[in-house]
This record gives sequence, C-alpha cells and structure tokens, in this order.
Amino acid sequence: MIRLTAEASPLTAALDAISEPLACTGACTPDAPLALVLPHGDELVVDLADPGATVERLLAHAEPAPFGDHERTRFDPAVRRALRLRDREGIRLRGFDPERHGVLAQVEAVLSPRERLVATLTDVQIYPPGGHFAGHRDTPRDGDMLGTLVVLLPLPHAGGALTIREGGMIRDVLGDSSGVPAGGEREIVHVFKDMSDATSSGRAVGEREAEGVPGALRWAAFFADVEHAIDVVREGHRVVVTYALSRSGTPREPADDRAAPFREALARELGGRELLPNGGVLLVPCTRRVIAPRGSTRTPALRDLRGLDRELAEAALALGIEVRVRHCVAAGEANEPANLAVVDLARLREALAEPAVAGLGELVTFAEEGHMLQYLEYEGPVSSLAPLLLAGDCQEALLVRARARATLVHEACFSADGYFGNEHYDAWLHALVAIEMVIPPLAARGLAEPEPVRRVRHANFGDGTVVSEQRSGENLMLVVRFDDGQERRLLRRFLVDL
Ligand SMILES: O=C(O)CCC(=O)C(=O)O
Ligand SMILES: [Fe+2]
Repeated sequence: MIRLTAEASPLTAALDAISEPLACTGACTPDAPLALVLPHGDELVVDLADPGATVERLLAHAEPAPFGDHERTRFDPAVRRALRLRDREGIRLRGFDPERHGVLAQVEAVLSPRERLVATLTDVQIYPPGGHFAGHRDTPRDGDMLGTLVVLLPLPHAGGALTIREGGMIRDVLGDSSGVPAGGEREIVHVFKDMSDATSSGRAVGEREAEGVPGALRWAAFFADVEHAIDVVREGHRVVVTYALSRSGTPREPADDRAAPFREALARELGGRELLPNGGVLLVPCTRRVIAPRGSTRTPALRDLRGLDRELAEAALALGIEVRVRHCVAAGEANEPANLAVVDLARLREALAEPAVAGLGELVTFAEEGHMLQYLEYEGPVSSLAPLLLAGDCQEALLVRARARATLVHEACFSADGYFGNEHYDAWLHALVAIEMVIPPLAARGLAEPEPVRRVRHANFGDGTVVSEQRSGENLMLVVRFDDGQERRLLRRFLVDL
C-alpha cells in the first residue's frame, strides 16, 4: 500500500519548511537617459517629462501582439490586448542592462542559485488603456529557458498589475506606476481554496521600494512555468521590456545551502528503520516543470530540474543515493470528496507532453484511511505517478511537498481563462516531473534486519511477546510482555512457543 507521507513525515516537514520563491522583484535607477535603440540605429527616446510623445514614438513602431494557443499564433483581445515593437531582434535598452545593474545576480540568487543565467531581450510591449494579458505560462523557446525578466518603464499608468498564480493564489508582483505595494495576495475563487496554505512559502522577495525615486525601473523575474497575468490597464500606457532568462552552463556558488534541512532529515531517516525497510523508491513530485522536447520519450536529466527541485535531487545524491527523474501526471489530494479538484481531462491532455497523452486513462478516486487521493490511470511510454499508486504491494513512498501538491492540483484544474503561451509552441513543452530517490533496503544501509517477533503462551498469564532472553545460572529466563500489558520474567520451561 502506498504510504502517503504528506502530513506526518519528518521529510515532508523538512521540505515544507524550505522557502521556495517563485519570483523576485526589485528596482534600480537607469545609468543613462533611457532609450530603445533599434537594430538599424534609430533611437526611441523614453522622455519622462513627456510621456505622451514617448508613447506616440513607440506606437509608431508597434504592431498587435499575439499569444500562443498551443501550436497556433492567435490574436484575441479577450486573451491578450497589447502591442509590441516590430523590430524586436537586436533591440537594446540604453540606460539599463540586467548584468551591469546587478539585477541578474539578484535573480540568480533566488531562481537559480547554482547556475549563472543569461538574459536576452525578447520583447518591448505596450499595454494601452484596456490592455491586458490573461493567465498564461511563457512558452519554452529552448531547453535552457528558466524564466522571464520584466522591466517596467517609468511611464505613468494605472492598473496593469503583473500577478503570478500558483495553487490557487494570486500574488501581485508589479503593481501600477502609482506604487501599489508588491507582495499583496488575494485568493481566486475558481481553484482550490484549501490549497492556500500550500503557497504561503512562495513569497516574492527582494523588493527594494522604488517609490520616491522618479524614473526608477521596477523589475520582476519569475519562473517561466509559473502562471501569470497582466490585469487591465485603466489609464495611461504600460510599457515593459521583457528578457528571456536562460541557463548558461556556468556554475555559481550559492550563498546558502537551502536543501540542507532536507539532506539532514533524509540522512536521519536512512539511519532509522522507518523509511522503506525493504528498499524502494521515494518519489518526490517537483514543484517546477521541466522543459521537454516535444514528442520525445527521453527521461529528463537531473540538470533539467529547476529551482529547489534540483537542489533536493543533489542533496540525495550527496548521501550516495541513486537519483532519477521521471515524468508524472497530475494528482490531487483532499480529506473529503467535495474538496477534490474537478479535473478537466481534455485540458490536462493538452498540457502534458505528447508521449504521455497516449497513456492517459480514466480519472480514479482512491481512498485510504479517510484520505482521498485522486489520480489518473496511466499506461504509457514514460512512467508516472499512477502505476505507482496502483501497485498495491509496492515498497514505494510518495513524498508530497505542499508546494508540489499545489502545482499538481493546479495543473489539473485550469482556470476558465485557459492555458496559453506567450507564443505558440513548437519543439518544446513544459512537463510535470518527479524525482525518484532509490532507497536501499535496511541491510544495505548497514542496519540489520529487525528481530522476528516471538510469541509465547503461559498457562496462567496467557499470550505474550518475548522482549529479551536472560541466562540465570543453569536457567534460561525470558522477559515477556503479556497481552494484558504486564511484563514478567519467567523460566523458559513454563512457556510454550506459538
Ligand atoms: O507585461 C508583463 O509584465 C509580462 C508580459 C508577459 O507575460 C509576456 O510577454 O509573456
Ligand atoms: Fe508571460
């Protein structure tokens, strides 16, 4: 029977205590008059004294911005109403550079502590009054994409907050230019209410308040697979410069060892008898999706893991444990059926990597000790959560982190405004994965097998369990805990084996 260690386990407790931010924000001051330098040399000056003329200049070079609806590029103002500069390739923002201003280092510290990032300017977007962008994830451009950096130009506008959502919470990360405080959160109603706790550790961090600094640039960076949206702009024009953040392959020295509490808890568990005594797989669903090549059955590599997921895998490796990464499908958990997410199978199929879709079966609800577990039957070329849940006598354990649970459940209950990309997808997809930690049996961990339980019977005291044996001269004495709760020391010959 699967062991659900979601609540009680010291391992889940250690995991859930680790903070795992989805985003970070900050502000900085330009070091030259701001201008967008187009590839052929034209400059679109950002004149803070004359925002109207600035916007006119930008609009003269703009075209409607589309969005990605799976493989299609679409225009629909109900989903996205925005413009973008036509000459996006090779454009530069004079007065600001993510590396030079130290923004990249701040972003790395939060989103990629162990690998340097590269920022590539991808878009300049103009949200006019009424402009907005519905909830979406940023379409992977390649396997190295990690996140998105958004830099808000200091032009006056109201509304247009950038919000990120995961597990049913919306978090404001970039308010409007009047300085709506960042970090506010409100609940959205159409997804799991009871998942709200699961997101509490996902604070946007690092906000250095830009208020009072005229012309300051506010920025936000987030993992590309985090669902985010731009609220309706009520007044003025909201102009942002966006950068793709990609892994560079250059290692980085992390300031702190975030995974240490997990590594220490796992080391303790490995030294005890509770964790998978016969050996087995400890399955840890990931919080972040990985980017998988479309149509490929390739097993994701450790390096494909993002954020804390990778650090957890490395923590297990450091203890000499074999670690693998596998695809998985959505699973949900609740204490009563009414709280289970309504899984929209059609939408879920669309969100999964293609090889996984063929194997999707029926939605199954599973109850164990008053706990409901919902999952999808799955038979496919890549392994998933479902066969694990179906295997009655398996020695595997599922370690559901609060944050990963929110991710998995959220994946299964998309909002009414859909699941879009910021461009159509082509070769790459976001895919849900889990880390498999292969736990050796007790003997291989240097822990002897537990003593077999020995039961005995006494004519007067009834049945009991042998606690220890003692020699007393010629006599063998047994200490027996009888079923009445009493422990008695008796001569061996007055006891019969059961
Ligand atoms: O405008 C923003 O703040 C972000 C834009 C965005 O989400 C995108 O281009 O994908
Ligand atoms: Fe986006």
